[in-house]
Amino acid sequence: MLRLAVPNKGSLAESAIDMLKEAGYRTRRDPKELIVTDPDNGVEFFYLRPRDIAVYVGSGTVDAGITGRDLLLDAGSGAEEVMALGFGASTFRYAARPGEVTEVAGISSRRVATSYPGLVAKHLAQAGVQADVVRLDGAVETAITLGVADVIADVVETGTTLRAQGLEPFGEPILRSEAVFIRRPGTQQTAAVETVRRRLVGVVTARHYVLMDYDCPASLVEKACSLTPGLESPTVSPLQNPEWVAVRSMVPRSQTNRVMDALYDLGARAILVTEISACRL
Ligand SMILES: Nc1ncnc2c1ncn2[C@@H]1O[C@H](COP(=O)(O)OP(=O)(O)OP(=O)(O)O)[C@@H](O)[C@H]1O
Ligand SMILES: O=P(O)(O)OC[C@H]1O[C@H](OP(=O)(O)OP(=O)(O)O)[C@H](O)[C@@H]1O
Ligand SMILES: [Mg+2]
Repeated sequence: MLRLAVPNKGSLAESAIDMLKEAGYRTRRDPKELIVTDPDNGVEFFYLRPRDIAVYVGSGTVDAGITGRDLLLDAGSGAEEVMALGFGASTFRYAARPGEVTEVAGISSRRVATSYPGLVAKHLAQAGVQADVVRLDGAVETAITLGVADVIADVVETGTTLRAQGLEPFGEPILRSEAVFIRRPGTQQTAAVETVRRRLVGVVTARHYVLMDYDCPASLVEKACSLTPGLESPTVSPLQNPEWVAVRSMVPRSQTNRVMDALYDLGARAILVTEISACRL
């Protein structure tokens, strides 16, 4: 049976569980449930902390899992990213009191507090900066107020926590992170992991695209299709009236209204948009 790790708590847990449910897997009914067996799909789910998931997948204790890209890189466990999942987006950044440190080179000989010491040490080494990395479990922003660090490196989503502590980010983000599906290279379960990946691609695609149908004068079909090129190629079907055709195509959800306006202006009519509830590409 495939062993798959799922975040049990924190920012990624709810969305990860929703995504697995949408992909047709059994999920926990109670937050206290730590192991869920799904015999129909041949998967055993282990609900673990996302930080530990990167380590467990790297060591082969579990075959694959969902965690954050930042946690994966921090663990440096040898697990590899298979695909991004489109939720849990954040940046990972340095911050300090305004004007105190304004560029990465300025961190030299200072103290940097973080819960991601592996990631920060690697970044500082690449930048050729020598600094003391102070490892903390959380509430990293307070380390400067408490006088145990001059700089912090932490997850920034809205920036509210930094602002509340009177801190400002500086330098380019160290990393843009989001939830990722990871696996151990060389796992015995390659085919089973691939099935999970395809299902997750199906969910991400169904969320990202809508299905658009419209009727259009046959003479305009080339122009219309260039507005709705779809993933491979739009389906063009004849209508009873030989001067018109029906077109069906996948359109990025974010562009739905812009594309409908452009199609209407071109002369297309009966433009219908439908949700995709599942797909396999
Ligand atoms: N606002 C956020 N705060 C923290 N982590 C976030 C946020 N948004 C996304 N993430 C991602 O969630 C992962 C961290 O999850 P984790 O469960 O370890 O910590 P957490 O969400 O801070 O929860 P807790 O503080 O309860 O431990 C990282 O990959 C991080 O990039
Ligand atoms: O940019 P923001 O939207 O403010 O989000 C980022 C903050 O949220 C997380 O902290 P969390 O609340 O998880 O506390 P922790 O530091 O104790 O983990 C993270 O460590 C940052 O502090
Ligand atoms: Mg946290």
